[in-house]
This record gives sequence, structure tokens and C-alpha cells, in this order.
Amino acid sequence: MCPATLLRIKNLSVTFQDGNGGLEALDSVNLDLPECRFVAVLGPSGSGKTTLLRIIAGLIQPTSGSLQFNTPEGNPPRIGLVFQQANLMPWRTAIQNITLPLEMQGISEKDACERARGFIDLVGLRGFENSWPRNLSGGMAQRVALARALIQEPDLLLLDEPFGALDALTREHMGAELLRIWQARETTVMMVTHSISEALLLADRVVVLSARPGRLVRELDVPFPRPRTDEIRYSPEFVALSHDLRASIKEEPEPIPVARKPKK
Ligand SMILES: Nc1ncnc2c1ncn2[C@@H]1O[C@H](COP(=O)(O)OP(=O)(O)OP(=O)(O)O)[C@@H](O)[C@H]1O
Repeated sequence: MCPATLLRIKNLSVTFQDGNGGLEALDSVNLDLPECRFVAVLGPSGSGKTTLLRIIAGLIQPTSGSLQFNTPEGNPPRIGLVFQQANLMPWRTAIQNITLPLEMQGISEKDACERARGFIDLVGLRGFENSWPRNLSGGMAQRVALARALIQEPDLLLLDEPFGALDALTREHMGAELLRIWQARETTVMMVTHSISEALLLADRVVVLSARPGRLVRELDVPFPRPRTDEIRYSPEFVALSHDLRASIKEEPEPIPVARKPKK
């Protein structure tokens, strides 16, 4: 069952203390994350997309504002994270990387391996369980990272440019794979991407942040029915929405810090 809202973000602002009077990264962001939905976050470089994800993951504290998770019995949310780099442990095989979070929870290696089998199948890694990270392609390493996040049965899966380091064709393929996996798991997903077409192809809702300090400037419910295939990229509606979103993302360069005269 999917209640309406998994996470309500209210008036979220973040200022980093950088020794120059503070750097405002996010300004008064209000956002609802609907449960079981796929939300993509777009915005110019430096608009605070990663900062937003890190706050939701509990890795940093906001300067002001609040986050309210709607989890069963008010339990702390389980959050899975996948970054641009897979960050695998090079001394552990693919399956040992996937089981790591369970082992850290005290689950025996045998039980963890049994649970991992289903996720290995889900992400398409059967036959590569015992491969070392150095022998995996970038796409396969990201599959391991996805399985490692999913095995924790997260309430929310946060993806920060998960395919940004892959070549264009592998990236497209991984996008389709992610759709398949998401549909199979019914997990709530929030994904940061620089790719407008990736956002439109994958997400139910696209949110756009302004140039720094990031403010929410656009929320778009993607109108394309599911299941979606790559073909929708070529439809006039897709092309029109891509142009429309591009106009919302004004790439403004970050202000160059003014050199201050040394005090005498
Ligand atoms: N720990 C930190 N301390 C100081 N400033 C930070 C810190 N983390 C991020 N920033 C600054 O906050 C702003 C937002 O950064 P963030 O990485 O969230 O943007 P982004 O939209 O994800 O950028 P990109 O698309 O380039 O990855 C940037 O100006 C960045 O330099």
C-alpha cells in the first residue's frame, strides 16, 4: 500500500559556512515526495541538487526548515543511496559487496547471501556474483551498487547522477533497466540528473531547482503513460516538453568569489 506522501519537505534552507560569510546553497525549498513514485531533480550545476539529497539521507543538517517522513509507526526511514561512482569495496566480490549492509546489521553471511540471490537476478548480474569489482564494467558496477542499496529494502532510494559516468549507450540501457527494477520493486525514487530526456523518460514528476541558491522553480507531472519505451523520446510531445524544461533550467555561472585585499 502506498499512502499519499512519503516525505514532506518544508521551507528547507541550507547555508554552508565557508569562512567567507556563508554560502547559501538552498533557499526555502518546499516539496512533497509521493510514495512509490519516481521523482527526478534537475537544475544547473551548483543549484544544490546533491545537497538536497544529502539532507534527505540525513548526511547533513539543514540550516532551517523540516523534513517529515511518513513511515509505518513513525520508524526512521530506510534510505538507499547510489552515487555516480559505484564505490565498491575492491577486496569483496560482487555478491560480498551486495551483502555488506546486511552483514553490518549482524545478519550472517549465509543468510545475507541467500537474500542477495534475488537482487542479483533483479539487477541482471547472474553469473557475475563472484567477480571482483576490477573486472566489472561501469554499468555492471552500478548494478552492484543498485542491488546493495535495494537489499536494505529502502523506503526511499536516492540516486545521485547514477549513470553520469557511463557512456551514452550504456546510460540509455541502464535507464531502461532502472525503470524495470523500479516497476518490480515499487520503491519511492528520487534521482538527480543533468539529462532532461532521462528525467522525462524515467520520472513521474520532474522538479527543477534554480541557480544557486537553489529554489524550487518548476514541478512537472510527466504525462507519458507507462510502461514507457525509448521510442517516446521521438514523439512531438516529448520534444516539446524537453524544450520547455530546458527553458526552466537557466545555466547561470556561479559567481566568482571576489578576491579580498589582505588586511594590513
Ligand atoms: N560541504 C560544503 N561546504 C561548502 N560548500 C558546499 C558544500 N557542499 C556543497 N557546497 C556548495 O553548495 C553549492 C551546491 O552544491 P551541490 O553539489 O549541492 O550542487 P549540485 O546542483 O549538485 O551541483 P552539480 O550539478 O555540479 O553536481 C555549490 O556552490 C557547492 O560548492
